Amino acid sequence: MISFDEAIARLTRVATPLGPETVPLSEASGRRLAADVSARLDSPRSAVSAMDGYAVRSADLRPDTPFAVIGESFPGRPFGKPVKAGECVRIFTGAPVPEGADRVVIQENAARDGERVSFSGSLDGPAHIRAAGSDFGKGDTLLTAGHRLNPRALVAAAAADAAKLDVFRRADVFVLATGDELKSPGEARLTSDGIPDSLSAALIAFIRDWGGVPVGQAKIADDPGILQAAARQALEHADVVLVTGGASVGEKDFARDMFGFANPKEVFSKAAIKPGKPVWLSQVGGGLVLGLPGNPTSAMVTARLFLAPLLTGLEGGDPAEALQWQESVLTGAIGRNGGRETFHRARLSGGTAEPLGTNDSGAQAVLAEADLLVRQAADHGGYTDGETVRTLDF
Ligand SMILES: Nc1nc2c(c(=O)[nH]1)N[C@H]1C(S)=C(S)[C@@H](COP(=O)(O)OP(=O)(O)OC[C@H]3O[C@@H](n4cnc5c(N)ncnc54)[C@H](O)[C@@H]3O)O[C@H]1N2
Ligand code: MOO
Repeated sequence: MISFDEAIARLTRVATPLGPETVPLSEASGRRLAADVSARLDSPRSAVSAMDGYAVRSADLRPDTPFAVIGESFPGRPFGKPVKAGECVRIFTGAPVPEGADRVVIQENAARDGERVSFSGSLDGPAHIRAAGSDFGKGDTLLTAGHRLNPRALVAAAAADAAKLDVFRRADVFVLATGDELKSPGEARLTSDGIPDSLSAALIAFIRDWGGVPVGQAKIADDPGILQAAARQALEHADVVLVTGGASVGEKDFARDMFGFANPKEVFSKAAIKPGKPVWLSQVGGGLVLGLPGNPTSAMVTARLFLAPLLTGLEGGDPAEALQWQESVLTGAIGRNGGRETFHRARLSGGTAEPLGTNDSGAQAVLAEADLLVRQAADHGGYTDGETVRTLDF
């Protein structure tokens, strides 16, 4: 069986960007740029005032000597003529500074009397002028390919005068939950042997969180014919098919076989991890199929460990970005483990990681408390209270 790190290395080799698409700025938040964004104009476009006041020639400035106010400059409506000796122009923040003027005196230091104004106070302080191109110049690269756009980056993109952005396409993901026993939540108790499908809604939420697009879901019985038809349909609609259950060695564990008709190419099958050993990944046609074990804790842990980096890579990011291990202090102890690298569920408690103390891969209720995964190497002697451990947000 391969190690977790080897499984991630193999996943990284197939998690390559899906390709670009163009979206309007209003839909670009959260997306990753597929191309650099270069400024299409200077900013500011000309020298502009940083304050409300009067644009003057510094050489003329003397306390209490009146200037003639010859016009006004507003943002988007400049005063079109030059300022000459003894003249000034009423100016507002962001407005173009008229030719000839090299300083703005703030209005708090001005005494206006009809068409004349005189200035007092400190007259040799800052010029209150932003030079043309002082923020950025036409042609400057403001954002580089791969950058994940957040609202702050959208300011830079819009200021570059871009209406649309080239971003990487997000993976379309189809969720297939396998198992005769599965019923839609709300309907299980109406049957004698059904259990709620507790994974599909959670996985769809994870897909959205990690930059995928859920395009469909189905609950399918453990019948080879039905499974194959569902597999065929999911592959037609998605870049990634996420299958839960049927990953192990039981008589009705058909999850791999259901894709057999399409000549799958195994990326990995099983990893030496606990929980989640039966996790598998295959390339099928142009798409990928990630198989998660059916045990709910195993499915959620393997989704966090494998689906997050997979979607990150397909969307043009580095899969490693989705696996940012942190150091946390442990509150409580973790015992010796066996030959599988272990990912313990823990609560975030006052900034420390408090193990939830269950090893049951089938557990569901306790997941509501699980904020973190604590990573423990295989064949490790255990951790004591207060030790520093490696954790991942979960
Ligand atoms: N003889 C062996 N048995 C098992 C092995 C093994 O190596 N040898 N591996 C165990 C491990 S580890 C795991 S994990 C599970 C994985 O099982 P499967 O992926 O085949 O999952 P199923 O058998 O389909 O289901 C397991 C369990 O999970 C419940 N389940 C499945 N899907 C859902 C869902 N969407 N919502 C809620 N619960 C779900 C299902 O009812 C079962 O109880 O295999 C071990 N066995
Ligand atoms: O990997 Mo299973 O998830 O150990 O129960």
